[in-house]
Amino acid sequence: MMRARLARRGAGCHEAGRPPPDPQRPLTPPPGLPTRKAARDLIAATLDDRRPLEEALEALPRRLDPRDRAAAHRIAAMVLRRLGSIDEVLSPYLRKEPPPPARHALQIGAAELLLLETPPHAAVATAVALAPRAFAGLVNAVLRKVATEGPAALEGLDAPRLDTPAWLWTAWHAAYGPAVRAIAEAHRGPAPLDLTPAPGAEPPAGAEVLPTGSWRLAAGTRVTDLPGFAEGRFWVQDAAAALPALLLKPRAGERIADLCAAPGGKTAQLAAAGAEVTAVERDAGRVARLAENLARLRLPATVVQADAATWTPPAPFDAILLDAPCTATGTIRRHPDVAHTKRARDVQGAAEAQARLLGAAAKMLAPGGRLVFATCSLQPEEGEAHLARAAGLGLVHDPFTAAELPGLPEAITPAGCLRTRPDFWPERGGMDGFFAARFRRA
Ligand SMILES: C[S@@+](CC[C@H](N)C(=O)[O-])C[C@H]1O[C@@H](n2cnc3c(N)ncnc32)[C@H](O)[C@@H]1O
Repeated sequence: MMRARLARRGAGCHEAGRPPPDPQRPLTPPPGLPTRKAARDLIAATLDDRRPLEEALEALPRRLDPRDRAAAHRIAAMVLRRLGSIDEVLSPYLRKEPPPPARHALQIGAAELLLLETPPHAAVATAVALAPRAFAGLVNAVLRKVATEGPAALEGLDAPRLDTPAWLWTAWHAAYGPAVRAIAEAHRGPAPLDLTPAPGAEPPAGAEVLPTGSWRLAAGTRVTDLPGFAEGRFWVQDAAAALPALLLKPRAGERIADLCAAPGGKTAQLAAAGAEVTAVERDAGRVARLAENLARLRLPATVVQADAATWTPPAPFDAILLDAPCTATGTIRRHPDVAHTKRARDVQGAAEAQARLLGAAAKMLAPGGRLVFATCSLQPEEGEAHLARAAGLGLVHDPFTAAELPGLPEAITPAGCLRTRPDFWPERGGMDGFFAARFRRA
């Protein structure tokens, strides 16, 4: 949020709420306005309504040109990624907090001027046209100032700190010490496209084959354009997200449950290893997506729509993968909205739901069976804290060793858990933050 304060350099700015004498709005809308309107809707959904960006993208009008949709997504993602810095640059020019529609027009304009290399006249004209009429003059005056003074102001900021919500910075500092800064740095750019290959598939041209077996392509690569997509030769999954299924060590013919399964990245890994997989997912829409993905990949699995916390399987499983729902704070580089839609109080609620699911999973396991519990959160309450709880459920911790994870020894903690962070593999483009631990049923 921008802080309301007296303008230090606010010459020429009108007070918010008072109609400006000359709104400077062109009679015909400037080109590119539909893109900015869509970007504003995405930002408003995320910041004002706390809705996930992906959900907001799906809610954009169907008639919107795909190029406008993609450009709106790019603008909104940049605003969300760099929100603290953008608000800090804007704040000296604002005597008081403008209402959300004007604030979002300013944020979009500033992001375009400072971070997206939009020509200044286009950035200012579209932001002015986007703003409510009463704020057009303010937006015009502020963005003209930002165009000239903003680059130097941006340069002097502590961007990693400003662009990380305070509660996350504090929690990550407590958990990871000075590495909090590297984690925040890793969130500043878009993430590469990571793929998990089907057995025997050949990587597409330009892909880097990572030591853990995933393929990595440049950020912005469209997966549907890659040869082999329609034939199901690979699926999209962050390199870190591919590790829990790898560490479960699925074997052909084993009965394995994938609890909380959609969209199915890990179900596919288990099925590709030849296991007899039962994929349990609660959400009907996500069950459909899971089924679609398995159909494209031509991989078999029994899909069950159920609440995994209460579902009773027909027989115990040899192994279980529980990729539990979480605050997803490990995925901020791919989903910058998470930094703004989640709150500190969400962590405890998520940890409690995970504990219920872990208790249910323990009961579904055959004696001696294996269980990998995973979350894509950087919060220890949703990771390491579950170790003590598992002991009370008849689960014996089975530590991972560095030898199980080629090229990534830094991801194995002294206690033998998996803990990946966005700042790992910095020269390769990082990875999502994940936690995983393996257990055996006593
Ligand atoms: C982190 S995502 C799983 C990602 C998935 N394992 C993959 O690799 O593609 C969590 C999923 O759990 C589902 N979910 C949440 N609570 C659940 C529950 N109690 N029972 C079953 N599924 C649940 C959500 O709908 C969501 O699809």
